[in-house]
Amino acid sequence: MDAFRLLTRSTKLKPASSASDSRLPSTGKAANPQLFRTAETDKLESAKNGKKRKRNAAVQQDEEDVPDLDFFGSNKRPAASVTETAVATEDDEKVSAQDAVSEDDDSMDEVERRTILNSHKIKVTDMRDLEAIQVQPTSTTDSKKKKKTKKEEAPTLSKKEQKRARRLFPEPLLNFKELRSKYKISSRLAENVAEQGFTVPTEVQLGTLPLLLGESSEPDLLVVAPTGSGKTLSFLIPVINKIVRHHHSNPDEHGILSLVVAPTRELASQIVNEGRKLVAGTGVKITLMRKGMRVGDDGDAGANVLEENNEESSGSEDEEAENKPAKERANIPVTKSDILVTTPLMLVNALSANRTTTMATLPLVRSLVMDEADVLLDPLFREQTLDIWKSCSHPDLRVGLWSATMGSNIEDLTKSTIRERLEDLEQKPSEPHALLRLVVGLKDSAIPNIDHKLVYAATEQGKLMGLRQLLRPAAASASDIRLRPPFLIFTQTIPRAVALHSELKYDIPAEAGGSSRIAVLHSDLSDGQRSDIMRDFRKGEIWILVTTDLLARGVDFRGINGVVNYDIPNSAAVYVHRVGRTGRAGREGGIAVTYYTKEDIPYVKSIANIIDVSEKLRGGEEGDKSIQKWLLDALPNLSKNSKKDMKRHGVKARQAPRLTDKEDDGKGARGMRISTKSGFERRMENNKRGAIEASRNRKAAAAASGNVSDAGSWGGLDD
Ligand SMILES: Nc1ncnc2c1ncn2[C@@H]1O[C@H](COP(=O)(O)OP(=O)(O)OP(=O)(O)O)[C@@H](O)[C@H]1O
Repeated sequence: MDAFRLLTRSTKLKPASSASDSRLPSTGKAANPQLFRTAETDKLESAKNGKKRKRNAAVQQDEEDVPDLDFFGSNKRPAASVTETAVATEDDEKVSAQDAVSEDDDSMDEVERRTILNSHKIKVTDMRDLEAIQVQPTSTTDSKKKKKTKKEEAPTLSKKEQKRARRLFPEPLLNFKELRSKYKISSRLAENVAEQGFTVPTEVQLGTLPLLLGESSEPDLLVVAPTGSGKTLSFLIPVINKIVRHHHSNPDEHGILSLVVAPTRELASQIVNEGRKLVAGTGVKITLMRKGMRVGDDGDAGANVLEENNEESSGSEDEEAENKPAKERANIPVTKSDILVTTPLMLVNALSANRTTTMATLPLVRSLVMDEADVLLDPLFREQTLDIWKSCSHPDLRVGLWSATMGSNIEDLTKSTIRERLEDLEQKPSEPHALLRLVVGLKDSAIPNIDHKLVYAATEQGKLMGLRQLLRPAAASASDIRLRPPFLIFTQTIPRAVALHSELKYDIPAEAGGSSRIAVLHSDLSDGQRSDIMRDFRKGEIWILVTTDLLARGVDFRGINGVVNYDIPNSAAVYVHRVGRTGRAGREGGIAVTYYTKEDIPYVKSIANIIDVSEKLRGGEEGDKSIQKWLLDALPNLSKNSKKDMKRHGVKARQAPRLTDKEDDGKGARGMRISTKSGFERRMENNKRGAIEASRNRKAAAAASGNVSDAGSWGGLDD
């Protein structure tokens, strides 16, 4: 079934060229998941890997048997093609100095490590004070360098020298086999990773896994890496491996050993599902925190346990168990889980009996992972997140902060919290460790493998018309944007998402599935409704999902073809995350459409800048750019205060609660109403509604006074 053809209601539509089709994220043909690489490093890595990658053969195989509607099909086959810059020709290979590298030689000197890390745009920095760096070497790979830096030099170092002193070039992970052969992870865990069909590590995996699995003391880690670049796997593998080791060395100590905190229930649930695939057969249990779950002391040497109602590796979706009636859940025996995945509020409530007691501690937790750390440490969640951090009282706790965006204030907060925590600890850590920062690509930038369209729609009506053109592009020759389902549409508020959904739901032709193909998802829905919609969207039954920023972060729908910012995002960071729902794992062909109106003009520059940087990262001709210099120059800059205000509240005019036709009292927010109906049509409808209401009231009054014998037979007003 061609979803696009059905949506266009056209049989005459020219078939899209196979070239553009083959680039769609929904076709499941992931290119090499790496975003940055050069031919030179490709050769070096191939030599180090001991074999050349057979990319072309794998790509050819990928092109066969692509099902029409397999939007989110799992990517079992290893991604094997690479970006154009990476395609090394035979000639290149002949002249490469790296060919001299023996296939058996898997050690790397610093030049090789630098070459590989630089070409993948990976930058590792020691975040500690210079004195601390000089006193405590953290990595064997950098010990030579550290020895050279004398302690007494610290005060005289220039800024540049300090930067250089902090810079690290750790050994990169070249392939997933090294996880077992070099880093000695649990064999079962290695098999589980292999089963997912991943062979080429993404940049963030290439950089972080050796740091977290290596022999040097495990660092605290701050990671900024692009959306969809596989951060989940990067933090789950080390966490699971650490627990497997712990089980071996401390067979009697059970309880929550690792905490993963994520800002939304959807993301937490997804992490658990990813985790379940990795823990199968390892003896490690991973659990999603749910309302009413007990996290407390079981009287067993201070161990923390929680009510656990799922088998360690049962099913990929946990919603069923989660939605069991309370009575049934009360009968579930209390068991122990090793990894707890939670949203901040849910855990804080569990640890403090809904804020009625002081926070209980989690004394066994050795790893605290904060996914989307910048939002977890943003004022909205900060207090809860810091409370959780402080409740992890083990002296050897390690923290990992992961996101695609990270302000410098988050780095400062991390440093100060680590310092304060160390000062407060009764028992000192068993060994010193570093705080490292790893950045992939340019900090706070959007992924370079998607097309950005910034569209001026002048008014709210203009946006709606533009969106309808996307749904029925055959009707609009003017639009050069062809967005195929599945895609996400983001609005600023829940009422706007609801209103937009009701406006669009009859736009899908019945032969394409009608209104069931479009849904709205927001936090006012029940947990069960949210899970159902997520499931149906993943299965490809829902094609278009209207939502709020609830789904802006972390959520991984592999085959999403595009993202529509119906309302502009509140900040540049939100833009990066929203558009990052497409182009996952290096998939090409995703589109991000952002509409803006007259009211939005003051806020557009930061988004235009993000697009500009992303297009620069991608390379290509100046003329191909969607953001021209004149536009960047013409757009106004926003003051710091206005930025803050926008981040908190969004575009003011869109905050008005009355946005649907039904609720509209005719005052205010007119320009922001989501509707294609004219004022006259709306007045007529209101009059009609009023007449029906009045007639009903008359009828009810008459029935009450016994004057109407056939109250049920009246047919209402004629149309
Ligand atoms: N090495 C790999 N090769 C191919 N695909 C991979 C690889 N690692 C992870 N993936 C896939 O990439 C997708 C994105 O991964 P993930 O959700 O972890 O991204 P992320 O970096 O956390 O993104 P976000 O910042 O949006 O949260 C997932 O579907 C995952 O299965």
